[in-house]
Amino acid sequence: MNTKLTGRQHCLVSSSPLLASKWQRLPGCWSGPQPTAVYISTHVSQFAKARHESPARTDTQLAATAKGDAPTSTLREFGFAKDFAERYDLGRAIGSGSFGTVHIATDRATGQEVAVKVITKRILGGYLDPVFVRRVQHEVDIYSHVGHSLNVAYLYGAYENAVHVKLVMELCKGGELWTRVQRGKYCEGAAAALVAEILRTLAQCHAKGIVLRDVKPENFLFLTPAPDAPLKMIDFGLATYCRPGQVLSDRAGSPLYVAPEVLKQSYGQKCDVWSAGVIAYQLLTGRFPFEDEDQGLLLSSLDVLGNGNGDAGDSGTGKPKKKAKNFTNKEVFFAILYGDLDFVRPPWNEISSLAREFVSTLLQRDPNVRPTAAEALQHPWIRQNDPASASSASSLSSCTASLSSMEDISVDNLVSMDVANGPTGLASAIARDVIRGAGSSSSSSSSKAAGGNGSCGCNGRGHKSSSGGNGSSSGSRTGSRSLSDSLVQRLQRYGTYGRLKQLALRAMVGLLAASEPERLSALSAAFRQQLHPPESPGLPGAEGRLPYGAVRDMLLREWDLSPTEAMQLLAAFDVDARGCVDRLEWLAALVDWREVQQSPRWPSYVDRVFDLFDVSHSGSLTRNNLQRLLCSGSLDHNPDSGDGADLDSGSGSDLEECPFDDVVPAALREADSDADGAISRQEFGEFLSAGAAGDLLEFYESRRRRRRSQQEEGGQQGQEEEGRGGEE
Ligand SMILES: Nc1ncnc2c1ncn2[C@@H]1O[C@H](COP(=O)(O)OP(=O)(O)OP(=O)(O)O)[C@@H](O)[C@H]1O
Repeated sequence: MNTKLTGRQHCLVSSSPLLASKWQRLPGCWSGPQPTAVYISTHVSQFAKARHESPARTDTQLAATAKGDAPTSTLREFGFAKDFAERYDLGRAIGSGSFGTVHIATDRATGQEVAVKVITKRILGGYLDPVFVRRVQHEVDIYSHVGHSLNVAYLYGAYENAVHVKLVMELCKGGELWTRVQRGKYCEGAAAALVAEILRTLAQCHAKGIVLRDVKPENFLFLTPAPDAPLKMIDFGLATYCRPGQVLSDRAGSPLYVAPEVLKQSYGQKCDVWSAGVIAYQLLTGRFPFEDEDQGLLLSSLDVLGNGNGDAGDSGTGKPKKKAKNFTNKEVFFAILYGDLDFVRPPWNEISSLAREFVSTLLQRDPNVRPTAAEALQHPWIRQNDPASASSASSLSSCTASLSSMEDISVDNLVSMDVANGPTGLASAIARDVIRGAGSSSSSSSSKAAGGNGSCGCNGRGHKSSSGGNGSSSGSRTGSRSLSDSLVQRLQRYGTYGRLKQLALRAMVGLLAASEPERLSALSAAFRQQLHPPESPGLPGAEGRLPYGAVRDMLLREWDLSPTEAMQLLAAFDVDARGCVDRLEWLAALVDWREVQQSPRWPSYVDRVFDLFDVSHSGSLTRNNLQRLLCSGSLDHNPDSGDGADLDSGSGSDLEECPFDDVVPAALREADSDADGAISRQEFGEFLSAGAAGDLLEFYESRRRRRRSQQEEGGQQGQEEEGRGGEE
């Protein structure tokens, strides 16, 4: 089938060997609002894999799937909340894809606007189509997993009624990256900053064993219309679990961005890096990188967007419009597999050799020599142009070794700052740069790439500084990795751990408090000082907790976050919805667990937390076990905790009202690696240790508000000198 590529790219998915020679255009996948299942997977060769990917199905169904039988479903509903209509007013449609239509909606209680993806349920024989079930579960699962990152649109909740599933998300008002790509090429600095944001999103997901498989400009939205607005990933419909080294074979993706190895049905995480390379090429040139051998033509934006999109064609070239040519899937796939990549024709003559080298590195057809997302972030072109990279110039490779010692100093300094400054507490202590050059190899890397970024008719986006700046970054002067700089990064990373791991680390904080109090003393002291702010001295139940509003205000004051983003960061900490931030959980987010893991006490901590969780002493954590654990508040009675007074139970013990129903299957799926329905002690240890080495803080945006601009606004030049003194 020759499907013409005439517009924005919708996804294609196929795993059937019968379709090995070509991709099947799936009904509804290319255009139109009709939701349809676009995920065809018969490639479930092992029972464990089936279990991993379809937790809602029974073992018999999974076994049948593993044998190659057609999957069946006995699900009539997902178990999502039903009260969407009571909570939200659904407004106009703002977008549509192959899977659903996206509307604006308003939260009736708060007036907050959100985006709602409305997906029509697909029913087969009275039950939900299992393929549809899998796609929705994947999307919700992965959204909730990585949605605490500021690089991802936050998922507030999933709802359903008899006809629809509704996913309520953070509303991104700045339009698609796709739209800006169409307007023309970006100047190098802006392109590099955007590519860095995309790569960071990829690196975060890859560190968690998630491959996205649909990295394309349409799936990145700007939060606001501002030129330097944050970029957020949406749409995890094709994402799946894939650990480093694992090989997938389902053909999934969007034709112009799909990696060659996906077409060959043998791929892993690096397929996303290829797609990021295509985007980088587009941002720099305004066209696609592939040459169509038969036609000898470049696949340009003009060619693939030509129909009905006359503006796209000339992007930045100033040349008269050409007659559009539509390419077929077959032509595109051939070009991706075998065509020349053009790095010669204009505007490549105006682009720096560093940029060219970067893009060609990402577009290496052999995934074995292509860099990982984390490695690509280290490329000089990115590091020279991306303020966040510059601010973390104590390179990724060295940070594992250096973070621990720096963090120790952070903690010490937090104590001394608090002692010296009286009851200003955590907010003020963190808000200052308390690390004065600790471990700093201050980077003064240039913020301009060779080839320059001032002369190319930039597409309006300056450097988007993830540390809050809007040009040359304060980070470029700051080689240290202070707690103050990395607080928001730590909160994001902790948010993406998943509920079981968060609870385990929270329990472990109790153990640390008892046996190694020095690890926590400084953070605890700062926390205590924050506990009794003058404005809310008698806050009910505030013992061991921070008033939610105070923490939110601190974040908004000192970091470059929208109110929604601040809420998103704090969502993990208001465990019982009482309007307070849980202290143990807050500490669990700030502790450097890699350092603790390296200590000889780590195995015993893991064991003790496992024993604490294994309330029935069965030697494994079962679904019931986890349900009880997550919902009973038993964690809050940890006898080992040296901070007993702070371990107030808080949460109710009514299992029927457990707020974590939906996370139990997700927790099992993540930690139960042999898919036997329970988490053994060994699996628990592996689960807690996994990913820690690879999930680096640098993958997350620091959003540190730039001191210079702040103080310029406030006219406090003197303080600036004082504050900067130790950094340089
Ligand atoms: N959070 C959001 N805020 C604003 N607009 C959004 C949001 N999410 C989606 N949209 C808009 O709705 C469109 C469709 O959304 P999305 O890509 O998630 O749908 P889909 O059916 O899963 O698409 P696909 O065909 O790629 O699978 C997007 O292209 C975007 O324009």
